[in-house]
Amino acid sequence: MTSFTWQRAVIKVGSALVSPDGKGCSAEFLLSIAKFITSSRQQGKEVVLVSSGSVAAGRRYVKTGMKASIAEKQAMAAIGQTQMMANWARFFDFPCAQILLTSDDLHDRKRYVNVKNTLRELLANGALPIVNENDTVAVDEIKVGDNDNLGAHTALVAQADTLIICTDVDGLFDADPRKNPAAKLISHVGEVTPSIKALAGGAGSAVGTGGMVTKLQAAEKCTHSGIQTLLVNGQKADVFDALLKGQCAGTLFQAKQSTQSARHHWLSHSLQAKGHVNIDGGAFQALKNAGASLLSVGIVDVSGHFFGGDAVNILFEGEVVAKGISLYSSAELQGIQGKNSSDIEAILGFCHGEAAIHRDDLVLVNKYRKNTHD
Ligand SMILES: Nc1ncnc2c1ncn2[C@@H]1O[C@H](COP(=O)(O)OP(=O)(O)O)[C@@H](O)[C@H]1O
Ligand SMILES: N[C@@H](CCC(=O)OP(=O)(O)O)C(=O)O
Repeated sequence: MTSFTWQRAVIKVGSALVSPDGKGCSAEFLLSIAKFITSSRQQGKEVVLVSSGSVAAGRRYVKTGMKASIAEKQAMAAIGQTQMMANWARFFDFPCAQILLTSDDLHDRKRYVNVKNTLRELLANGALPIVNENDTVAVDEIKVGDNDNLGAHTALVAQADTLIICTDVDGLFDADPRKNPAAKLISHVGEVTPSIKALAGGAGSAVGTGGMVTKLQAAEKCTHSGIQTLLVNGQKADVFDALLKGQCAGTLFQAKQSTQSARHHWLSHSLQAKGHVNIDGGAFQALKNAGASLLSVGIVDVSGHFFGGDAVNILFEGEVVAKGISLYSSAELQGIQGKNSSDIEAILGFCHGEAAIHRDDLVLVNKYRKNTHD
């Protein structure tokens, strides 16, 4: 087992634990998780829960054909969400607080900061925040899509030091253990590399979403931001006895040291790019070596339809090298690409600023970031 220490954790609990038969809520596996949460809080630690299971918990109350429609699933989620919350609440003598999010809440800086402040307030007041995707209103365009990634976003916004993903297998194996009984558990992952990602298969049960693929995405997001990630079997009570003693019986994904500011975390991980800006070699060097702002003169091509204030990916020779918030819309950037900043006013009739993307609103991808180990 691998040792670890923590102070503030996000615990993500999958549908297979909340509703193992996919027909309603069950307490079978939640009792040990709830005990772990209560004991950890008694040790002075802070916990935010991300719980799946609303669709599975509401399934039996909604009549469907062979395959449920989106509206039927949303109805299941609406019914199941209250059942899932009640299922948790009965284990605790402190208040449970429901937080339902869509990706819009994470992409919009104001809403993101609101979520952050609310979480802080809830923790300060001794409540247990229980987060889920707002499945009842979320359509594909505004969905995070799975609760492993939602868990990672929650860990980032809650400024947690640890994400604990509780699932129905012992951790990450070198192959899907349901398909390959000889698969071996990997107890420690130093970095989520492409060869680690290649081990991931899909969901293991009818109620799960994303399988190991989304768990590794979550681990990658978190570890790059300095948040260690644990993947454990939530069906086994002794796993939680070990966790209380600081021992991980599953897989521990080691955190990288991160020097990113909270704003840069948000820019890198939560904000969705609405377009692409291709830059030339000179601009790339200036961004990479001098941490400079992106000037219009270095832009060679603009694609996508975006407004000023939207995030865009910045590409050099076809590779995404950075992400930033554009001061200008796609149409405006097309007008000023390759031109000097001093010409902006004459071309557009106004000038929002000399830079197309200011250095404060720009973050290089990990590979090019200086003074970080990530
Ligand atoms: N390399 C792997 N190691 C472990 N489990 C894997 C692997 N590849 C795929 N899986 C599957 O991932 C499943 C867990 O994901 P999922 O079904 O989405 O659960 P949850 O509801 O907890 O999110 C496991 O039951 C397992 O079958
Ligand atoms: N938001 C959905 C769960 C989505 C999800 O990712 O499920 P899971 O793979 O079981 O964690 C629900 O509450 O039913």
